[in-house]
Amino acid sequence: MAELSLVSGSVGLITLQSPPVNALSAAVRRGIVDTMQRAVSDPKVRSVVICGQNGVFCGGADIREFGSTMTGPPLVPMIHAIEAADKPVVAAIEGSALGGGLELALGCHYRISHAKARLGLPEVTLGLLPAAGGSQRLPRLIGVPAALDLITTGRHVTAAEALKLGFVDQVTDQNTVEAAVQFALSVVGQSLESRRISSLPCPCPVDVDALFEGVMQRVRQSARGAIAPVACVQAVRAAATLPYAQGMQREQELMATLFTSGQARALQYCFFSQRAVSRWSMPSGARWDTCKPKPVTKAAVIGLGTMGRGITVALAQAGLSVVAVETQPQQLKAGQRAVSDMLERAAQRLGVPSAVQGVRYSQELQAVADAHLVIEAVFEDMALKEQLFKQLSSICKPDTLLCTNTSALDIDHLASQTHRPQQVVGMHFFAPAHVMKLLEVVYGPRSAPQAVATAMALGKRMGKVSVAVGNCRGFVGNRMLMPYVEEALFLLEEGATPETVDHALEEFGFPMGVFRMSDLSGLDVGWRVRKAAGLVEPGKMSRVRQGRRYSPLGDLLCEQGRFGQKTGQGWYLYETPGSREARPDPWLHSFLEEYRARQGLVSRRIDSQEVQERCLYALINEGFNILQESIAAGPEDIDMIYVFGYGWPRHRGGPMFYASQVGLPRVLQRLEHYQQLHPDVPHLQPSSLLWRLVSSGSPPIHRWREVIRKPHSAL
Ligand SMILES: CCCCCCCCCCCCCC(=O)CC(=O)SCCNC(=O)CCNC(=O)[C@H](O)C(C)(C)COP(=O)(O)OP(=O)(O)OC[C@H]1O[C@@H](n2cnc3c(N)ncnc32)[C@H](O)[C@@H]1OP(=O)(O)O
Ligand SMILES: NC(=O)C1=CN([C@@H]2O[C@H](COP(=O)(O)OP(=O)(O)OC[C@H]3O[C@@H](n4cnc5c(N)ncnc54)[C@H](O)[C@@H]3O)[C@@H](O)[C@H]2O)C=CC1
Repeated sequence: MAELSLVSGSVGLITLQSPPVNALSAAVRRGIVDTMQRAVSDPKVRSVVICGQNGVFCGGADIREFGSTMTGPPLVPMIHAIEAADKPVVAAIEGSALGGGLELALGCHYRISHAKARLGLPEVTLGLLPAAGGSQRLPRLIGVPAALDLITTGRHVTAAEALKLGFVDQVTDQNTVEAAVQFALSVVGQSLESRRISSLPCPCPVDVDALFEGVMQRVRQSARGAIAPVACVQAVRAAATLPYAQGMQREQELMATLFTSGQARALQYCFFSQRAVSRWSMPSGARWDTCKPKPVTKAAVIGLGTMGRGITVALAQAGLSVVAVETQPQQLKAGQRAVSDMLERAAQRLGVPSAVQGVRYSQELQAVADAHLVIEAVFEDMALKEQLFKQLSSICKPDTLLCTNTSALDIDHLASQTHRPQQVVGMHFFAPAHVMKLLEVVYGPRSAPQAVATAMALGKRMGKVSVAVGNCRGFVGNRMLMPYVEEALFLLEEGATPETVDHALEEFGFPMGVFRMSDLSGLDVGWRVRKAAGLVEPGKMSRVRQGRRYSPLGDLLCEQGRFGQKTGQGWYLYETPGSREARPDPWLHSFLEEYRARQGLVSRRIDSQEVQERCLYALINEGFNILQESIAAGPEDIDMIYVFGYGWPRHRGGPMFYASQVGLPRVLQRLEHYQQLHPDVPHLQPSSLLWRLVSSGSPPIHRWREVIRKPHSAL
């Protein structure tokens, strides 16, 4: 909806009204068309201001409408009519002007912005391009290089940057609508010719072909298979090389391809899922809207290693006062230096005061006594953590929340070491903890809903995408990773190389294949976990352990001291320990050949399809088991964990969304196929939930929960 009122005697004020972000729904577009027509034809109105209610100009097209047949007036002619008006039209931008919202503002003759507003064309992040003239108007206004940057990245800019780039005319820290009304009064009668952006020539660099070739190469490289950034470059190229009307036609053609693509659907699913996971629920029925988090201002971190340092930085940057406890004096010193450096650098980058003063350091556990919340990040060793939780239980105040950053250990067992099992939850961060957006909040059977609410709220304060999950070995993310990694090892046994496996996974869109990733994290990490699980038999080559197929390849590498990047050798070779460029290692290839010969394994050619199907479908299958067991409340939770924590390509929506796009019958059929070939691999046995979904007619992903909840006997 949009409302027209007359202010200051002669200004027609059009207010967009569609909470929460005044998205351009069919009703809003109808309202704009109607109010503009009235304003233009009303002789009392001499100029027009467009603003949004509740301090938000406009969050763009209504993304929810993209899934159904679009009705109502289309955006492009609506914006053209505004631009063509013979009375000055001023956009009063508060809060956000994003996507179609900014395109609407670009159709106005002037733009006045509040200093705190954010502006941008984020369509690319939704698998689209600015197809309401944005890709044609912005380059005409601010030049090709700046427009390419904004349109291909989708980044939001501040009003100050928008002013500098030239797409707002004035920035105010006062009442924006009043400033815009005054401005509108002042420009009555002035010529509007030069204010109609579509009529301006596009300022073009001399060697336009070279510019676009360079940009296209860079964009293709960083897009990891996403098609929208490429289409965005093509659309801006049209602005630079074609007359406006032809450029608009090209914009529409490109948009038509993107609009119906699976990638756009995946990215829009991610947009809503990212928001949906904050509305958590537990199998007990406890929910986000019935539990109030406890206030937390003082936090403690125990262990200043890789994870403890990042967690300390994230907490301090969120404004908490933090005490960091580390028993090893050397580690304490190194940790303190690393934390201070990270905080100083971030403060410089963001132009804000440093949070260094907010952190205290100690070697004594007693220092955590007055914290509201403690996060333990010591070695992954159950005996050590048990001991620590016993101590914390007696040192901390009774209502202090005790959290662990364990990657896979039993939260409930740790809780049982304390006098307050209801106050124990997992807060599983991802390395580097101050950078990675994901936080798994793990509740055990005795965790209080309020403890979960508090950890989720703290995650939000730290800027994380927090997902609440149940307690099991590896929780959601690491549990699903196990079959993925195991399949990759089996593929090596059968004839693949780390290079062929990684290539197939990188082709799928992961930033790094599984072997490059393992080299980066350190092969010793998984080795320690397998030792603790009683799976490692030093020097032995047996390929069946604990009653199922096992590959000792990773253990054999570790026995040789090959721990990955840190030792300069792992699945790949590195120039020096610590260097990052992975090179194929002839030693490893001979080692694999020798291994296969000793095991009597016949090497065969393995193609990308098999790599992708076996690694990814095994991982997805575990996801179905997780849903079946209610460890994750819904497929969106799993998908956001994989997108934000494990580099799953966002334009593929996450593993469960990907399965829905491939088609559940197809995933089931391929798992059955591989299971027949490898009957000793339990993780290839299709999950009973996958069976149930397929026999329920493979409903769309937003209806899976209905099948999950249905008792088996009802099918
Ligand atoms: C055969 C085919 C022919 C094809 C031809 C195709 C023709 C189609 C023509 C269409 C041309 C359209 C071109 C165009 O205009 C494209 C766009 O505009 S796409 C949208 C671009 N906008 C964005 O990406 C902005 C998205 N929103 C945000 O970034 C944030 O929400 C915002 C910064 C605005 C506010 O942040 P915050 O205060 O933190 O609130 P939330 O993010 O939590 O949001 C609150 C609530 O609002 C929902 N929401 C936000 N934006 C939108 C939106 N644009 N549409 C719908 N809903 C939106 C959000 O989901 C939250 O609700 P939940 O219920 O929690 O999910
Ligand atoms: N490294 C990673 O990528 C991730 C690790 N994790 C988990 O985080 C935890 C920590 O892992 P990292 O930081 O990698 O280990 P790390 O080895 O880098 O650091 C552990 C630190 O804890 C200190 N420490 C040990 N006992 C202590 C005690 N009683 N009191 C205080 N400090 C003590 C050690 O001196 C060391 O500095 C583990 O549970 C791990 O599984 C979770 C997510 C990712």
